[in-house]
Amino acid sequence: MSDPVDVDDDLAQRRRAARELGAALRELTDAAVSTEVDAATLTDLAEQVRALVPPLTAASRVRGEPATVDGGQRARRMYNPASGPGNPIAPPMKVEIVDGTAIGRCTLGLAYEGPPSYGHGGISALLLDQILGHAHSTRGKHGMTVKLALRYRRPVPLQTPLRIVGRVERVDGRWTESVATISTEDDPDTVLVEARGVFAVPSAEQAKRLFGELERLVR
Ligand SMILES: CCCCCCCCCCCC(=O)SCCNC(=O)CCNC(=O)[C@H](O)C(C)(C)COP(=O)(O)OP(=O)(O)OC[C@H]1O[C@@H](n2cnc3c(N)ncnc32)[C@H](O)[C@@H]1OP(=O)(O)O
Repeated sequence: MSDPVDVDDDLAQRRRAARELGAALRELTDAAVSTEVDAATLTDLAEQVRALVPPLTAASRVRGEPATVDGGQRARRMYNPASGPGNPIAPPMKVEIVDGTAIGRCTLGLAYEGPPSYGHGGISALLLDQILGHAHSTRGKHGMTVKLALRYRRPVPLQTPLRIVGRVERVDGRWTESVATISTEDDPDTVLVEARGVFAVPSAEQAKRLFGELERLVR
């Protein structure tokens, strides 16, 4: 049996590698949506990229199986689509909790474009949902979004450092109601998008029904 220190080292190494692959794929995605090279080059590259799939799927998981990088003493969500460093579709938003307020930071590249040169509204919703989730979690247990209302006040500029802030306004048993905003780092007082969300911690019975064995990851 391995020594726990070795297990931790293996996990840390695996997380570093997953983070590196996520970053490399993010660079590739950014290049793929910004490129203006000719069609023959695109076709050739598509073939090269497809050749990368088999080595990855040589060992893979399916729905209902936890990612090994998420295990260990301190559970992580390395592949979360908003904040997971290992997930190339995540910007990724870096989140910290300061005095009970969740603060996220990220910069959106051209892959997230909606109106020309601005972020897609669905991506703003993703970031706000995630930050509201972190705000909810400051009260103890993780929750699920039950209601999410958005007001898009101004477009969100791409390639510009963003600040996403969420805090709980009201707690009622396993429910919380929270507010969140997106602004630019340079002008934090000008709200671009604001959100109000209701989150609920599933009851023990609901959690068992929805997540089965994975329930421990959402507790
Ligand atoms: C460090 C890592 C961090 C990690 C942080 C992780 C962050 C993750 C952030 C992403 C979060 C997600 O995307 S979660 C994924 C998206 N969400 C979901 O899939 C959730 C789907 N919904 C559900 O499965 C269910 O609603 C449950 C299990 C959550 C709750 O079910 P329930 O207990 O039966 O409640 P339900 O019938 O749905 O709702 C009853 C009604 O009463 C309202 N309601 C009842 N009590 C209250 C109350 N005290 N305050 C407000 N509202 C209330 C409800 O809004 C709703 O309104 P009304 O219906 O009468 O109007």
